[in-house]
Amino acid sequence: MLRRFLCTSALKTLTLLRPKPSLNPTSPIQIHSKLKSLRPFSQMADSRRPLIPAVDRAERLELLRALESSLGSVFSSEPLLPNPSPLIIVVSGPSGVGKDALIRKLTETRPGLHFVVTATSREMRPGEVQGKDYFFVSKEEFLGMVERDELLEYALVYGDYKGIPKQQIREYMARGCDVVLRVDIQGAQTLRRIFGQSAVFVFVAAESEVKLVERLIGRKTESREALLVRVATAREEMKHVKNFDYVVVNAEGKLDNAVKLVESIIDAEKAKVRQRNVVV
Ligand SMILES: Nc1ncnc2c1ncn2[C@@H]1O[C@H](COP(=O)(O)OP(=O)(O)OP(=O)(O)O)[C@@H](O)[C@H]1O
Repeated sequence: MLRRFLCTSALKTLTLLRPKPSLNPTSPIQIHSKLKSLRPFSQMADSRRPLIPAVDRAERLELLRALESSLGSVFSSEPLLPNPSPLIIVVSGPSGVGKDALIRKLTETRPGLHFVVTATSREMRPGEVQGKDYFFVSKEEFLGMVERDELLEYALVYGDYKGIPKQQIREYMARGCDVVLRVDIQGAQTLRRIFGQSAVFVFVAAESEVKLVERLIGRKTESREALLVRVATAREEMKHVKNFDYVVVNAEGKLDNAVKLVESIIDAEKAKVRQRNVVV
C-alpha cells in the first residue's frame, strides 16, 4: 500500500514536472524512462516493477466521491487537530551562562516567539537597548509596579530588582505566540510555584565551572567582588537543575547548538498529545 502511494506520488511529481507538451504523460514507456532517470542508483533495480498508471484528477475526484458515498459522509477539510497551545518557556541558569545571548539568537531564528522583556532597576550595560533587553526603571518606578500588582514575579538579584510584567505575557499569548521568560534561579522557583507543570522550564548550564567563570570575566561587567558573589552563587544554583524539565549546555563557541536544542524542545512540546495549558 505504502509502495503504491510512493509510486503514485512519484508519478504525480512527474506529471507536474512534465517537460514537453508533446509528450504523452500516460505513455507507460515514457513514464518508465523518466522515472528511471529520477531514481537514485540504489533503486535502479526496482525499475522492473510494474507501474501503476497515473490516476488523473477527474478519476481521483470520482474515487473520492465514491468513498464518501460508501462511508455516508463527506470528507472534511478542517484540521484534524487543534493548533498547539501557546507555550511559556522559562529560561534560567547561573549568571554569565549565556541566557541573554541564547534568547537573543532564539528569537531571531524563531519569529513566532516573543521574549518577555523584564523590568529591572539595574544600570544599563553597554550595548543594551531600553525596551529590548530590559525595561530599565528606577527603584521607585519598580516598586510602583509591584504595588499596582503589574508583575508576575519579582526579586532582588545582586542588589537590583527584576520582575516580569504580566500584561506583556497576556497580550502575546492571546495572539497565539509562545513566550520566553528569562529569570534567575530564585525567579524560576517562584514561577514553578505559580505555573506548576503548565510552563516549560529550561536550565542553561556551562560545560564546566572554569568556562563559566571565564565567560563572566570576559563580559567585563562585574567588579572582582561582584564576580566572587556570582561564581559562589553559581555553585549553589547548579543544585537546582533537578527542578527543571530540560537542561541545555551552552558550551564555549557552541551557542548555535544550544539554540537548536531549545528549538527542538519547543518543537517536541508542541507535538505533545497532552499539551500544557497555562493561564496568566
Ligand atoms: N556559547 C558561548 N560561547 C562563548 N561565549 C558565550 C557563549 N554564550 C554566551 N557567551 C558570552 O558570555 C557572556 C555572558 O553571557 P550572557 O550575558 O548572555 O549571560 P547571562 O546568563 O544572561 O548573564 P546574567 O544572568 O548575568 O545576565 C557574554 O559576553 C556572552 O556574549
